[in-house]
Amino acid sequence: MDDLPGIVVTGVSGRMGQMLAREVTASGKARLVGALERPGHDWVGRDLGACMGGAALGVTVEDDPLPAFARARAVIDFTAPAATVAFAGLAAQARAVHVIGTTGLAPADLEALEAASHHAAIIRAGNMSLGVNLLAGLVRKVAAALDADWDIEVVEAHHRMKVDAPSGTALMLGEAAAEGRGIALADNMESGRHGLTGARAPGAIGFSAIRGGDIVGEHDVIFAGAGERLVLRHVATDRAIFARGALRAALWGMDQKPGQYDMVDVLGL
Ligand SMILES: NC(=O)C1=CN([C@@H]2O[C@H](COP(=O)(O)OP(=O)(O)OC[C@H]3O[C@@H](n4cnc5c(N)ncnc54)[C@H](O)[C@@H]3O)[C@@H](O)[C@H]2O)C=CC1
Ligand SMILES: O=C(O)C1=N[C@H](C(=O)O)C[C@H](O)C1
Repeated sequence: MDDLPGIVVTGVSGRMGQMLAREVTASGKARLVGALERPGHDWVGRDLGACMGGAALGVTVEDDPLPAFARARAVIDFTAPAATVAFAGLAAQARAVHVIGTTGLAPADLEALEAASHHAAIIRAGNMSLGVNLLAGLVRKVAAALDADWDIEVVEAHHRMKVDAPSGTALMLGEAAAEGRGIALADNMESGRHGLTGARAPGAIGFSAIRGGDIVGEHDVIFAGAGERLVLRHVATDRAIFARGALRAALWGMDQKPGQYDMVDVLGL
């Protein structure tokens, strides 16, 4: 057991943090050697298993990242942009693989990740599930096969607590569509329509977001043509799919050189 590679989970009290802690602990492929929460959180200083309502795990929740990262081969991080940028610098310092699921990162955040990736492997994806990464490949192919008379719309739905929009997955799918069509997403994105918007810009890729209840994550990519419509859909019903992908990425990353990677690299798609 002691020879299994050590993994630290950040944001461990969160929806994904708890799922990840369970996935790593149950995997038989890695050991949970650290569990982090933000300073002031009431789980800090307590046993993680007890905090999650189960048996003690012998892992105390901490709020100081660097000593935890120093004991780990990989850090799995589904938190928030500011925390993720800080963790990237510290994971690089500890030469630990940094698996990033956090979405809503701004361009300046991405620059900070690029700098950190010169020292350690970073694996980042807006969605770590097998299904969504396969879907992105299909979207790229369909967009390449259809001309710009087919309007592309990405519609996503998530739980009421989600703080960013469009979702990381929606942006991934939009990027795949733009790549397939040979255009830049940044120059063709239409989102947040409201009021007297005017007609849809020709060739635009549209984004709409639904927020409500406990929806885990649903994504439709609609290709709307004259007289017909093609809809490619992914529905997540269990966050375990993201945790499974993240653990796979962490284990894969341990054999990689410093640099930036995504789930297409991990899954060999
Ligand atoms: N890439 C993927 O496959 C997926 C990505 N996500 C993304 O993961 C992120 C987290 O999602 P949820 O777990 O639903 O959110 P959540 O709000 O339930 O959990 C986030 C956790 O991070 C903690 N945190 C924030 N700052 C911290 C810091 N400085 N140090 C330690 N902990 C800190 C919070 O206290 C909280 O417990 C979001 O950006 C979400 O979009 C979620 C699911 C799948
Ligand atoms: O916040 C979530 O919950 C999710 N976030 C990711 C995203 O922004 O796409 C992945 C998944 O859809 C769940």
